[in-house]
This record gives sequence, C-alpha cells and structure tokens, in this order.
Amino acid sequence: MSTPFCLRWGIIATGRIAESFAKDLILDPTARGVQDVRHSLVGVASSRSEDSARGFLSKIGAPSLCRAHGNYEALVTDPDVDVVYIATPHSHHFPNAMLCLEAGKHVVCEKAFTVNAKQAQKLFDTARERNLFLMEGMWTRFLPVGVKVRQLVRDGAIGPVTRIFADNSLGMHPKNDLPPDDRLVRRELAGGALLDLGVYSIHWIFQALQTTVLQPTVISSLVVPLKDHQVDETTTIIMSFRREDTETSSPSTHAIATCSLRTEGNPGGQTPAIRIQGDQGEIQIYGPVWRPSKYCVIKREPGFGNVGESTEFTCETEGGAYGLCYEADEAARCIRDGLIESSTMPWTLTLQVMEVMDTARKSAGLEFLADIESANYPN
Ligand SMILES: NC(=O)C1=CN([C@@H]2O[C@H](COP(=O)(O)OP(=O)(O)OC[C@H]3O[C@@H](n4cnc5c(N)ncnc54)[C@H](OP(=O)(O)O)[C@@H]3O)[C@@H](O)[C@H]2O)C=CC1
Ligand SMILES: O=C1OC[C@@H](O)[C@H](O)[C@H]1O
Repeated sequence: MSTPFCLRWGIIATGRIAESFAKDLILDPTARGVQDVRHSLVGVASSRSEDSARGFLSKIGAPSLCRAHGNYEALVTDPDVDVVYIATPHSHHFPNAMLCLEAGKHVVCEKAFTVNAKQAQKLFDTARERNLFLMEGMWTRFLPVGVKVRQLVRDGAIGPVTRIFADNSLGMHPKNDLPPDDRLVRRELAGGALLDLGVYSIHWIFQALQTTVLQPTVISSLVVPLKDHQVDETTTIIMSFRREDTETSSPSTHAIATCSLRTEGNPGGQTPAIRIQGDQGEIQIYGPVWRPSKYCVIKREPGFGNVGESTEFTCETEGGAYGLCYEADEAARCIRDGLIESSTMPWTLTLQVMEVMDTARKSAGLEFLADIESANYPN
C-alpha cells in the first residue's frame, strides 16, 4: 500500500468550531476507514495573543510540533502550512481568506462562506489566478448521511423530486438564551439566523436536487428582524427550480428553506428537519440539521389515505469523529490531485447559495455595515 498523502494544516481562530475541527484533524484517519490521506496540524493562530493560541493547543492536545501564533499574518507566512482552515465570524471570512490566498495558502473557509456573493466571487477569482484550492466548509455535504442521501436521490429511490422543506431552527431565545455579545446576534459580525443557520437549509435543498446547473428563482422571502440588533431572527425563503424532466406535469421543484434563532425546529426530537419529496416517496432527515445521523425513507403508496412502507436508517460518523474530518479528507484529496475546486462542494454552488441569501436580505432591506459588505481587499 502506498504512503498516505499528508496535508499540513493551519487554523485561524480559536473558538468553538475551531476546537472541534482541530480535534477531528488529529484523529487517526484509518479509524474512519481512510487510508489514502492524513493530516498534520502545524499551526494555530489567535487574533488575541500567542498565549491564547497556546491555551488552545493544550486544550485540544495538539502535537508538540504545532506552533502557536499571536496573529493571523504569522500563520499564513509559515512555510510549513499548506492549507488554512478559517473559523472566524462571518464578517471576517472574506478578508481572512484573502490574506491566506495572497500568501499562497490553500483555504477551507467555514460557512457562511462570505457575507455576500460578490465577496465569494472575488475569492474564487483570486484562487483561480493563484492556482490555489478553495472550498466552503459546508461539512454536512461530506458527512456519511449527506453522501447517502444524495446517492438515494440519484438512484431514484423517491423518483423525481417535486418539493423540499428544510428547517434549521435553534430554539434559542436571542434575549434570554444567548449572551448579548454572542456572534449570532451581532450585526458587526454578520450575525443573524440566515447566514448562520439558513445556509444549511439552503444547502440541503441544493443537495437534494444535486444540481449546480439549475438556477433557482426566489419566489418570495420573509425576514423577521431581531429587535434592536439589525440581524434576522427568523427567515423563510420560497424557491422554485426548473427541473429537467419537463415531460412531467409539474416541471419545477418547490423548495422552502427556513431558519430561526428563536423558534425551535425539533422540540420533541421527532420532527424531520428536512423532507425531500418525490413522486415515489420521501426522505426525511432528522436534526440537528448541520450534523444529522438519522433518516427515513417512506415509499409512496398510491391511493388516498394509504400508508407507505417506512424504513429508518442511522448513519453515524466513525472513528470517534465529530464529523469535520470528512471535509478535511476532501481538501487533502483535492490538493494531492492538484485540484483547486471540490466537485462535491463546487464554487458555483457556493455562489448560488450566497445569491439566494443576498436576494432574501435585499428584499428585507437587511444590510450589514458597508465595510463588512465590501469586496475590496484591503478595505
Ligand atoms: N461547521 C459547524 O458546525 C459550525 C460552524 N460554525 C461557523 O464557524 C465560524 C465560527 O463560529 P464559532 O466557532 O461558533 O464562533 P466563536 O465565537 O466560538 O469563535 C470565533 C473566533 O473567531 C476569532 N475572532 C476573530 N475576530 C473576532 C471578532 N471580532 N469577534 C469574535 N471573534 C473573533 C476568535 O478567535 P481568536 O481571537 O483566537 O482569533 C473567536 O474565538 C462561523 O462562521 C460559524 O458560522 C460555527 C459553529 C458550528
Ligand atoms: O454551524 C452551526 O452549527 C451549529 C450551531 O449551533 C451553530 O450556531 C452554527 O454556527
């Protein structure tokens, strides 16, 4: 067997998801059946201080060779770093990713990829010019459940998809349950439900349709602002996608993406977060939407009131992984193979998702501050 390709990672930021990602990165990939690639965590940067980066390294049990940096610039000039994972708030993704690309580093950037589509386009143009790998860290697509559901739809398990519901709602009262300085409610960090949660709902819809070609039309959207914060508390978007099987009577698929900080999506643990409905049945996926592990396939039984056969499946991560390692494996394979774009998380798809969110925000007059919306770098 040949030696696995080793990708050397740096991480920008030391918050909650950076910790989960770093812990996944240092796991043994063979424990999840991955033999062809492996990962080495060589550096972590905190915008606050070297000490806070050092604290992070000891918390995650990083390998001794891993360096702590007291600013992001130091990390991106480290010649041992091949690729940077960006885990800052949404407002910072664009300038942080530009910093990395201009320093010649490959990038995996957390969702929501940027604040708007214009910034995403600029990043993709820069990556192309510099021949660097760049991917939105929409990890859910790489989880075993994402792979399985796409395969089921592709194999025609429920026939042509006619309608999709996708709900990602936290059930955290923004005033009572979240600290007032939480990034979720801060406009200057591009907080709000849509960019944080709705992005998953929209991605699930695209995932269910498995297309990057069909352009959705946003038919309507409703944005409920969070009082005094100028971010959205709840957003619902209705989309229509033209389907290719136009011989059927309804040549478009309806999709409803919704998200809320405040309303709870799955109060009793029994409500499907995602419903992918086709002519021959439906697939129901149970939350949490970002990391589901249970889904159900219900066959359609024609005739009013008939109940179709329903089969439940679990689809867990392996080898003690939280699940972020699967997107890391994808990045390693792409970079090993000299690719600048992942075919599972292609640039067009990220752009389409950003455009849908731009349209919804625009219709509600929900804009972030000009410097956060800007696609100039340096600003
Ligand atoms: N994939 C997933 O499941 C999840 C993804 N996310 C995404 O990851 C990103 C980070 O989220 P999360 O880890 O929850 O956020 P946290 O608030 O926990 O951490 C954000 C980190 O960003 C750095 N940072 C840099 N500038 C600022 C600033 N001005 N204000 C606050 N923090 C700053 C800080 O690290 P330092 O000072 O050390 O540089 C901070 O610890 C978001 O894009 C979010 O959508 C979040 C949760 C889950
Ligand atoms: O990506 C995410 O997934 C988990 C949620 O708790 C979090 O708000 C969000 O950023």
